[in-house]
Amino acid sequence: MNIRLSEAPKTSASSVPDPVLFGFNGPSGHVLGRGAARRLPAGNAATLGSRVATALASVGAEELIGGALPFDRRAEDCLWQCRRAPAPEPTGIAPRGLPLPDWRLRHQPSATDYARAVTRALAMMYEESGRQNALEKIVLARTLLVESQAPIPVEALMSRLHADRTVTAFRVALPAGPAHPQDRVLCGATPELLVQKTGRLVLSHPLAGSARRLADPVADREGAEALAGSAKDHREHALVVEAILDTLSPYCRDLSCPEGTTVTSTRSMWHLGTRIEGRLRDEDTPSVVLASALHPTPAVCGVPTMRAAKLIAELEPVARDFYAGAVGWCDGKGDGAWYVAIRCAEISGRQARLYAGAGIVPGSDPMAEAAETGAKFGAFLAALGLPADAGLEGLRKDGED
Ligand SMILES: C=C(O[C@@H]1C=C(C(=O)O)C=C[C@H]1O)C(=O)O
Repeated sequence: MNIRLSEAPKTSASSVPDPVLFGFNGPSGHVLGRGAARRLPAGNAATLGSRVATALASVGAEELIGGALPFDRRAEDCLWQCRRAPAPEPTGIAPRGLPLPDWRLRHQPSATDYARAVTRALAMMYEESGRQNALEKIVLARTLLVESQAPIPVEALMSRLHADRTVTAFRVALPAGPAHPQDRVLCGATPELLVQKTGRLVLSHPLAGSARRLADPVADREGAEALAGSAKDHREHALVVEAILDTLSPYCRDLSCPEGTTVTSTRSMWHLGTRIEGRLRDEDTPSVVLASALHPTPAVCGVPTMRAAKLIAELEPVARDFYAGAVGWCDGKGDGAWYVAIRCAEISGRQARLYAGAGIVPGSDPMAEAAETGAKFGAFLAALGLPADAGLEGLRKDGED
């Protein structure tokens, strides 16, 4: 079946299911957008508020708006208005197509070139230190291109990504366009909640500061303890929390971090995280508008934001596209959840481009940051049925498994 998403999908024949426009499956439940789809007029962050307001006026009780905001605020987003479908009943039959039968991997850039870019960013930070508008943090990413002989089965991938119940498995259909001749799916398992709005309540749970989980329980626990005590990681994290508090405070009548900063985990990574809770002044502010106001946080971009974004475009050889943007959904009242689009890949036919980034602050070690990005590929690689440590090529220390 080859449905071109660039056109609004027609009402399908009874035996052919409507294509999924977006899906989210994680700790806060299962949300599926499928059927009777219209794409919101494409535009960038500057026009998002007015496009969403127009669309929300026509969103019915059984409908949602959902999709993806790109990393670059000047680039076009991809938002769908469509039916909210019930979560499919488990069939007991495992979706097929994984592990991938034949595959090869290409690092773009290589870990060594990535580490060189980190070194350049660090040199800039040290040189500018103390000056106005000095670069304090930058998040640099690299990619891993997986090419298979067979099409990558998104349904099966989603169920394998959802095996880790700490993360939100997500998929968003991206239509073909001039730069992308084929339809694509952005698919991943994010641990990071950008913003959730329910009535007047807002919640954000930024993560920054990471360590790879290890098979040996003692070493694993030591890794978490080292992260909890790492001044560099706490500095890196605090910049994100400050930015989120600054952005949300004008929208909120109260805002706090009741639990402070704690160590959280997925199956493959430890992170520093801070739960931020608040109450909105105006409960009609749609969650997608809050997500757009927050994006990009220093968890994926840097401080100062504009400088970091410009430098990312110069130092990263592959465009981020929707990686490190935001993915999510909202209902007719604007309630919904938006996540940071990380631990993900853009999938097109037989190819998946995985992305992973790491926050760089003074004190960062370039090869350690390359290894951190390698570890962050792990969950997605494992879901594809590939070796989870394939992203660590050339980076393992002697004695590590
Ligand atoms: C940028 C990514 O992750 C972000 C960066 C982190 C870090 O630098 O420690 C941690 C969590 C995420 O906010 C990614 O996974 O690609």
